[in-house]
Amino acid sequence: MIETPPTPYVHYHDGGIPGRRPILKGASAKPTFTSVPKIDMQRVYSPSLSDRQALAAEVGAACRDVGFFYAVNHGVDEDLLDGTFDAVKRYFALEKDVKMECHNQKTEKFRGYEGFLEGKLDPGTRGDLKEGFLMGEDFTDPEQNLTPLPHLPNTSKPRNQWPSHPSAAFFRPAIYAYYNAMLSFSRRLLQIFALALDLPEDYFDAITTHPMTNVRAVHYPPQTSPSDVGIGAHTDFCWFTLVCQSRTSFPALEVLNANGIWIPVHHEPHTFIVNIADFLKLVTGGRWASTVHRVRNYPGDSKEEGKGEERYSMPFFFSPNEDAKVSVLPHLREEGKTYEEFVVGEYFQKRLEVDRTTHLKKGEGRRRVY
Ligand SMILES: O=C(O)CCC(=O)C(=O)O
Ligand SMILES: [Fe+2]
Repeated sequence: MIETPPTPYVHYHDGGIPGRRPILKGASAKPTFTSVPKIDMQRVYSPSLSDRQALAAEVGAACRDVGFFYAVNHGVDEDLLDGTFDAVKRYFALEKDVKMECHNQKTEKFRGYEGFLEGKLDPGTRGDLKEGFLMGEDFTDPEQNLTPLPHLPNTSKPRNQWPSHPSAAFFRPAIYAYYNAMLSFSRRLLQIFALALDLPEDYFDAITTHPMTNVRAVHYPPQTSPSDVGIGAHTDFCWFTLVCQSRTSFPALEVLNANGIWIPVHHEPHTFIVNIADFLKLVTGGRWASTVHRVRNYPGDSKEEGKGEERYSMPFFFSPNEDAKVSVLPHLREEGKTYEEFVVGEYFQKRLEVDRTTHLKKGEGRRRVY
């Protein structure tokens, strides 16, 4: 009898829930992407609606077929991006005590500093080999120019934590310059997303007056073991994410295609990597892809040990107002089906809890915000 070899699978975790996908090769391979498309975003600023529509058609195809694309010519100042990376590198090089003053365990929304191996997206690993700093929407930080909203919980209290030590004084203004630039670009991108979904450009404006947003600055030291992971395979659970990554000579960020093959996302200077996340997949009735991705800062077997490079990245996560109610867009619904409505903030909390429970059950690792 001829024994059939076991199907090889690639494993990942989606919001703490384990998933696996067969690795398909040869005749069994499906049509899927083998690279991440590059889209010239300059038309986002064009006064001509037809230019913006043409851009939206490209963006829509990438969101459907890949869930990831490079945004080139996005208009965010390159010196600002370089300056933020410099500040992020300086921040992670600070004394441990200065970073621990803002440990994320001290806040409800896990804002602040996260230490090495404290995050654990893939329970099959010893933890994420990274340290990070998370900030986000905060109605009390004057840099955000927001007025506390009495009908929302805790908008008159700080949500962020900032280091108070003088050696870290450079960090907050640098992060805020980046945050505000990314927020402005995200609002434009959201209008392109609306066009790509055959909606009026301003369709999402009313639910994004005080959006849920985060910047996470991340430092991935070089891995010495291939079984480690910088961030375990996952999907993001906001609407969409923009990532700026520092240069490494080998691709550290990888995206999983439908055949279970990891597709590298090479460093492209000053570009953003845009990815659709779970909530936008949900709102589009699954038409857009929230694609599994991971980071492995491992130089590969071909390199001598110790030759790895430090990697830094600065994901910006975007979602609508925490009190917005959303569901599958009306024109994308199937007849006869009923659709649940979600409060954006509650959806987040639910996802957070799934993650937290999964990790705590294992008795190791901590929760993840996205
Ligand atoms: O560091 C990166 O390139 C991506 C990080 C990421 O996937 C995340 O924080 O959700
Ligand atoms: Fe991610």
